[in-house]
Amino acid sequence: MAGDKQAETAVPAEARDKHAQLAEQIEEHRFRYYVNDAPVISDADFDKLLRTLEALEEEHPELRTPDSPTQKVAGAYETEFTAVQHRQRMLSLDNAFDDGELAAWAERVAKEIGTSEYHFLCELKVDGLAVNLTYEHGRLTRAATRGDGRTGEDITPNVRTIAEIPDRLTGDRVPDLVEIRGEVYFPMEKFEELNARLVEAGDKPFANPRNAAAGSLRQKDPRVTATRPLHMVVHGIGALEGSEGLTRLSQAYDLLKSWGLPTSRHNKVVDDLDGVREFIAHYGENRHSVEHEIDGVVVKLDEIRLQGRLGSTARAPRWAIAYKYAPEEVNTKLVNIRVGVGRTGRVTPYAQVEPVTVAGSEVEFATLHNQDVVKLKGVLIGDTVVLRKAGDVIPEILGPVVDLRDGTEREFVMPAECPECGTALRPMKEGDVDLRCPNARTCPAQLRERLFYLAGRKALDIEHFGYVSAAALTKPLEPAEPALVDEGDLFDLTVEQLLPIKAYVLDQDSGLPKRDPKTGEEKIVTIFANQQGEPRKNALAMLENIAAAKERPLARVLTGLSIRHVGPVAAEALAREFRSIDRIQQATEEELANTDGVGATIAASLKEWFEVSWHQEIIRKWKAAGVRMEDEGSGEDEGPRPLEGLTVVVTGTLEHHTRDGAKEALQSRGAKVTGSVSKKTSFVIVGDNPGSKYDKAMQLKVPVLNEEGFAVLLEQGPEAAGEVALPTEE
Ligand SMILES: NC(=O)c1ccc[n+]([C@@H]2O[C@H](COP(=O)([O-])OP(=O)(O)OC[C@H]3O[C@@H](n4cnc5c(N)ncnc54)[C@H](O)[C@@H]3O)[C@@H](O)[C@H]2O)c1
Ligand SMILES: [Zn+2]
Repeated sequence: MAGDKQAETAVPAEARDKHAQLAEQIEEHRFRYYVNDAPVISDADFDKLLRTLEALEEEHPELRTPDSPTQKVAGAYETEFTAVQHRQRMLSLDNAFDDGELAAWAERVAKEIGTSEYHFLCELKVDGLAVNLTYEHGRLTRAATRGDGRTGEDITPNVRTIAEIPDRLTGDRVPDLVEIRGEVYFPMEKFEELNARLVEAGDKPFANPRNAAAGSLRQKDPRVTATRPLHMVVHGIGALEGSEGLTRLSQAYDLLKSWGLPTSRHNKVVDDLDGVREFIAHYGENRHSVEHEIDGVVVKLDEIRLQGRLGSTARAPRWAIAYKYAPEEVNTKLVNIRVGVGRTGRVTPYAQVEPVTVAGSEVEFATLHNQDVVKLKGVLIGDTVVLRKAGDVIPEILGPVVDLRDGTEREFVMPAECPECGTALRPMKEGDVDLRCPNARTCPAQLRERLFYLAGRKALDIEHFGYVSAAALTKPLEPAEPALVDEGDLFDLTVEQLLPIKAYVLDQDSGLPKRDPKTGEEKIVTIFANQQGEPRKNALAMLENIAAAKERPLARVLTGLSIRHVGPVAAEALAREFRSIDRIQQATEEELANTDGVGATIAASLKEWFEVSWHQEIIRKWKAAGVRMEDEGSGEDEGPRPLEGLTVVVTGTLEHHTRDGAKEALQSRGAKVTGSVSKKTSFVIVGDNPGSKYDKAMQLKVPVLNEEGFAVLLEQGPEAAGEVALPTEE
């Protein structure tokens, strides 16, 4: 055989050394992972090491001895737990990292079983740790970790604390003996809380939820395990005695479920590889809609008889494969913790890490929320940390890799002064965790963020006015004085003011200057002028767009003022009711609070805002510059408002209108649109699938209009609509 022939040629010493070195590294990482529950490298990096070893053995098959790390199930270690034998071996799984590897596996399966009568069972690969539960005559008699697949650790008292795991199997066909295999996991959303508790007690935090699951289950004192929110998903059967033959694994799961075991809701039997691909694609997209973390999909041959025909290697079954998704967790170095100042002056720490690629994008910053979070996560500056980027969510730091500390790490200290303007920070209210920079008006960071928001989509929507411009206008390197002291001067900007401005090109994520990729130096440019000192096209376009923004509707202007709690929705409500900034300013707090969609908090915040003199100045300057701060329909020249005085509720899906479109059509004719039906409601417009508002209208005998009735209301007014209202009697 080919292998024998190669065996005669000696393996070069170099390859042998490399193999020994890699094997030792892998064994060390396995020990840290399985015994200490505290790995120091990411799973992806570990998998790479193992793959490298496999590749080396592919090249020199003599190196593939039975004791090679590629040939065994990891986990034969002396620990403080009693060793117990599994009745049937617990195996690992072979991996596929792309579609090609998956297809190669499927091809091998097809070739070896010699029939086309088979199905694939797709399961989620639960990111936790494997356990083996032994039930004798329906009673849980033993629970063990996987160990090396033959011998595991006895964790029976710990497993008994998991509510989901039944002490007794109930129902039909409970066998004399059965080994149930499954995965115990720790929910991501409870993880932060656990680490906070550990750090407060002076204990070591976990690096990620998988380690937390393993560490929680492998406690000497099961009372500690009992305080941890552990869950389990069943994903296999070992030894089985005294039950008639099962033909399909999927059916076996149904049986396990009927006995009270926690099986997965996500399993799916498919006919062919395309079905498998669909399943993989689906959960790749919906990875975070599942109740537990997943790191891939496990594809199994569903026919138990055929599983037997394929058999297993020393390490893994041939009838199953684990398709791994791109890792969402990586290890990197926490270089620094900086603080950023937001639009409202809130000062929040954020992490700067050594840039790493995760989930397809390069990450250099992660949120840390506030100084308490930094403390409770237990991370120190200089730590290796586990960074997670899940889907579109902002990257976060899960926890530190404590075992890699060398003593040079230091604790983060929240600065006492604003990093951008030097003003002493303080909580807004007593007892607030969040600190703020009280220099709202001229703090360059706050002003920059306000301007950026003001020019943004939700507010004045000024094109060519981005983050870099906002920064250049508020914190230039030259000239000494910024072009804008606050946003009051925005509409008076001139091209002469713009030309001399030199500034850093600021990165929006971090608020830090971008660097030249070649020289590594911070980029400084004349933002608005070209090399000849002439205005850049973008600068002129920006000024034009600023001028055009004077005509924006009141709601957008209001949004752009960055009044606390007044976002686009509240601004719409205010504009609808009051129609001019003056009337909003003159309104009493009560009038404001009684406006639909406004309420007491917003009313108080508005009153507070208008009292500040530099805020009043903004309004005065904007008006003087010609910003239209009222909507049509206010004052004398009001258009026709045939639905004035009506209160209307819209519910269900309309065919010819979006919800917003319907609202606008009503409001532009003077009707008030509210969200709940009361006796005062004039009409309820119902589309398809209306829900409880429709029932309420029927109950209160409020006239109900279908889509045709709605058209009548818009075109012919309330009287005509009243005649086509649906009967309210049941
Ligand atoms: N970071 C480190 O230092 C380090 C060290 C050792 C191992 N590891 C990680 O541990 C894992 C290796 O462990 P492994 O050998 O158990 O391989 P594996 O995790 O890739 O696959 C086997 C395991 O998958 C689990 N599993 C989850 N859902 C399943 C399902 N639906 N059906 C069947 N099994 C399911 C079972 O517990 C099974 O034992 C890898 O992710 C590896 O990166 C990391
Ligand atoms: Zn400041």
